[in-house]
Amino acid sequence: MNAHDAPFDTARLQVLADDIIANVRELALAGWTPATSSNFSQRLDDRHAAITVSGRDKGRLTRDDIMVVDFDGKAVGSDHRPSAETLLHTQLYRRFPEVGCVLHTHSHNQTVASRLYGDAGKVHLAGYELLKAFAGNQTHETELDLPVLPNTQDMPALAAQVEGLLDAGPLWGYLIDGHGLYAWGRSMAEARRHLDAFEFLIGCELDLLRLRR
Ligand SMILES: CSCCC(=O)C(=O)COP(=O)(O)O
Ligand SMILES: [Zn+2]
Repeated sequence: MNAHDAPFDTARLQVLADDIIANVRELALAGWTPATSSNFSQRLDDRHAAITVSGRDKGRLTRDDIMVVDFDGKAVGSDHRPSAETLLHTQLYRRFPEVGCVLHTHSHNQTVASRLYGDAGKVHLAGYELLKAFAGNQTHETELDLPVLPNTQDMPALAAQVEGLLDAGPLWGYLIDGHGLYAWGRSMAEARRHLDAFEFLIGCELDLLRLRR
């Protein structure tokens, strides 16, 4: 598809793709995207998102590894297969016009915590100065529950569970049991801040559990 035929802004796609590539390289270097896991997207416009192609090594992304989907998760102008978890991205863009970026990683801490707290269904985060990192939180006295959903390969079923969480109140992320973390924000910078904050706070909770044993 050439730029004239495309139903989206191809120049903006390249800018977003380069932004995803640069940010994901850092996340991969941190060890948060093992074995081709994880997926990443940014809102392109009010009907389309730029998202990683399924199965690619996320530490070595090039422009060919970023494609366009509509908010039903269907590929637009590409023969590549979008991320297997595309629906978990597009449901956020469809529902929240302010969401600009969705990041999904499989760090060691995220995966261990999702297993430890899967039965409880949440990780309770309280008493941390870093809770101020979440948009809308003015004070460290804020408490936050990071939900943990059961894992399934049935993406529409998983997306339906997420809808239930979103109905319950404001949220910037959730864990999936034995799988990893989803975090999002209005921009790449905000989504990165939320992702980093969740990773740091989850790591603190895991260390406290070990030290208190
Ligand atoms: C090898 S990881 C299993 C799939 C997964 O959880 C993931 O995040 C990557 O899937 P994608 O289709 O986006 O590459
Ligand atoms: Zn995953």
